[in-house]
Amino acid sequence: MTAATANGNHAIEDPVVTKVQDASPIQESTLFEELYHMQCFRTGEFFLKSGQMTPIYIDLRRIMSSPRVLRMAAQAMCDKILSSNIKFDYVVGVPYAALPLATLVSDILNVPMLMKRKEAKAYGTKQLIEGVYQPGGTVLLVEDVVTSGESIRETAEAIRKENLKVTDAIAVLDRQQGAVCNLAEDNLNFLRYYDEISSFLTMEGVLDGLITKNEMTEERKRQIIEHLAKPF
Ligand SMILES: O=P(O)(O)OC[C@H]1O[C@H](OP(=O)(O)OP(=O)(O)O)[C@H](O)[C@@H]1O
Repeated sequence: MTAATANGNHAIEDPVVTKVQDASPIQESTLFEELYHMQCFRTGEFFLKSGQMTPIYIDLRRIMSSPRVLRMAAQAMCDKILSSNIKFDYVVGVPYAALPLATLVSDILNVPMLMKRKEAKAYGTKQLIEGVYQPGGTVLLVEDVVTSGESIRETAEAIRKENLKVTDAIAVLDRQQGAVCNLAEDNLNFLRYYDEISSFLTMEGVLDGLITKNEMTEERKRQIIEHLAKPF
């Protein structure tokens, strides 16, 4: 049950269920259910950073309003990071939406966090990268939703200018619109939470999940996939 709030959104009941970090690895279906409950999947007409119209918008910014779901998503990323055996000295969230996730990943893994600003300030230290770091260190980039991978690339570029290395990036959800190839061109290894193409945490998986909720038809899914395959 939901209640209307002043900004037109709905307050979401958020029952405390389990402590996630003590549990076995988080299942993609569990995370899908939580994101669905948080109303992260919106159908309609929305525009992406690239300017492309999308008939489905995935808004993971909403999960910061539930510490439990935010932690679950961060823990899912940490499961993937640990199983991938990648090495890094710092965690950086791609601004802004991924900053809460990156903060929790840093906390769970006990790895220092840095912050990349979208724009340098005109006062204070005027730094684009905030935090304490040693040149030569390696950064893991944390993203919420990846579309083209451009935001990850921009963040990696700014970090590399500070003589830090960036070889890996991870996202909760891949919209499957070319990021894997685009990032490989920039020597970035892109990890999704799950690699299987049928995973819930890909665009195709989300659409399949919405079909099981009777909020999508197979025909509409086909149309959306076709639309999203068009060049930006
Ligand atoms: O892979 P891309 O094509 O770059 O698209 C993905 C990016 O778009 C969204 O951020 P947005 O630009 O909306 O900014 P925000 O995080 O500040 O909300 C999202 O949080 C990613 O960072």
